[in-house]
Amino acid sequence: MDSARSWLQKLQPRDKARASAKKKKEDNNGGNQDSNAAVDEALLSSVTKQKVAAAKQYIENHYKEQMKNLQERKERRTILEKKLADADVSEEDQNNLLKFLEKKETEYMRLQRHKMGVDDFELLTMIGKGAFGEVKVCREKTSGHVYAMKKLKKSEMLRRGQVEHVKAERNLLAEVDSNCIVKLYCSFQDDEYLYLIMEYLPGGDMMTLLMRKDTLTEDEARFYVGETVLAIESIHKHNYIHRDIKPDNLLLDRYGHLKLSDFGLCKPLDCSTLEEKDFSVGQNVNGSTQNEERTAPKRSQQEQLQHWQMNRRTLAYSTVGTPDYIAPEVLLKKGYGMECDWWSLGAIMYEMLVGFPPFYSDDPMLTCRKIVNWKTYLKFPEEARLSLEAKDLISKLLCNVNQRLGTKGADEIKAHPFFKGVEWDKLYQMEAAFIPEVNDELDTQNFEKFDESDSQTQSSSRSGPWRKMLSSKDLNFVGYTYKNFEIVNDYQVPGMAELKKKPSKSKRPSIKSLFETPEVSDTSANNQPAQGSFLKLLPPQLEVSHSDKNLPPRVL
Ligand SMILES: Nc1ncnc2c1ncn2[C@@H]1O[C@H](COP(=O)(O)OP(=O)(O)OP(=O)(O)O)[C@@H](O)[C@H]1O
Repeated sequence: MDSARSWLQKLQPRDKARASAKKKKEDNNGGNQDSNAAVDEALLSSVTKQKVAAAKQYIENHYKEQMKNLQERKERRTILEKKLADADVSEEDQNNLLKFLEKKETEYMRLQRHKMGVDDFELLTMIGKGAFGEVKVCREKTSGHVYAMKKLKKSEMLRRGQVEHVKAERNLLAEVDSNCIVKLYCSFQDDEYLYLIMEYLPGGDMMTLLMRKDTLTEDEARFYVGETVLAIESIHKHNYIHRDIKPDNLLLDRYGHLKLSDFGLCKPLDCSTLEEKDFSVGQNVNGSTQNEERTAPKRSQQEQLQHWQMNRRTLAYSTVGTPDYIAPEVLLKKGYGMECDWWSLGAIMYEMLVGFPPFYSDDPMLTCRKIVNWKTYLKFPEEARLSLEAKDLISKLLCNVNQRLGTKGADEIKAHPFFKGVEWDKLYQMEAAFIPEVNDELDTQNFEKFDESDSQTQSSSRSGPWRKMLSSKDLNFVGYTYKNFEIVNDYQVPGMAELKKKPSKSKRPSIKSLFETPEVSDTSANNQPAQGSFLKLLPPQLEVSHSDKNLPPRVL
């Protein structure tokens, strides 16, 4: 059953190595030690073990973070000292500036300790709904910045055994810094929910785009499939497998460029009864698929497309989800690797050019059957006039793992004739195939309208055995909380890169010019330098909001 879920798996080579070392040690010891270990083992209840593991993780994270902060703080001071040396500043002013930096450092540390919570945000329009939660546009109250907030029910995570996967999602988003992946600003939790605060991508998702356009031209598809290749490549480089890449998870930014999202959650689909041999090529099919094949009227491409579109959203928001893009080896629990994401790419490309996914059926279980028996069911409708290159690429993605393009890396796919002429390193700088209409930062016109009264009710998570296991200090979710200071600052202080450049000797700024900025009030009455272009000397993390000089740096 697990294998049919849209889980993201982090490969853990180090853990594997540790496990095998442990096993070796155990093998060598034997005898008494074994029985002692067994007694020890029995004495430690699983709850205790869980607590120990959680505490260990907490302490490790804490000290790692402390060391990193200390190092960064030192670096900031060195940078400022260098800048001051270049800026022709008197010794007294230098001392004042350094004192000011220390004060900002203290504020920064206080802010790092600040626990983010849902109350820090004003919740606005709902833009997405999934099996485990919902996504809303929100505004951070202190800074006014707009983000997307994904809210996931802890009880649901526990009930469906998704704790590890939701952590994997958090880890991936925090770890992979790529313009093909949706950016995570912070994550936090309360008694009932986990929250991810992400960049808001106002261009909508690929599912909505495909529903609006029916099909794409090959040029349009080339652009989106190309960007998806880069996105998949970037997660694979970090040893992550997505397993559930589908149009709903391909989001479009303001300029129409694509970013991958939704790592780690899955919708359970019981495929334990699936067997490849049921429907092998040339044999008569049995069971319900045979019935479907016999009874279902043969649909034209247009009819199939209408049918698909009618069911699409219902499937997306259902607790079962759509299995249309999941690779056969994942469904069959055969063990799988990164290639499964390239299969999903093939299914998405097929849908872009044909209008519906290759193994579509009204019943998700039948779709699974068709997927595992893809040799029988993969067909291109005659009406869909695909180029030979497009058909060839799709066929080389929707095939056995051994033959699948991408098995030896993304370069195999990039080199396929369908992508002839694509300048891969310029793709994200090109004009997108469609530029979404976005009128302001809160515009949600590219998303489906949701009935806000559908918003998550709290009843189910408040009752039942899972409820007892929940608290904001829940061991299951230790380590979930996260703040991405660097991203936040990049986002909030556009142009910092230029400001960080060392001024040339001939154009040394005077101390006066460092403090000049009309919109900021002079605080020199408090014996502190006025906040003006002086702030440009401060490292970005310590930038202060211009709107309120008493505010600590604007971070999430
Ligand atoms: N950062 C974002 N910016 C804009 N829209 C988003 C963002 N994240 C999610 N969405 C919207 O919300 C929808 C659901 O998001 P997502 O797939 O992450 O939720 P989920 O609960 O994990 O869903 P699933 O049931 O597919 O696992 C997306 O298809 C997209 O339309």
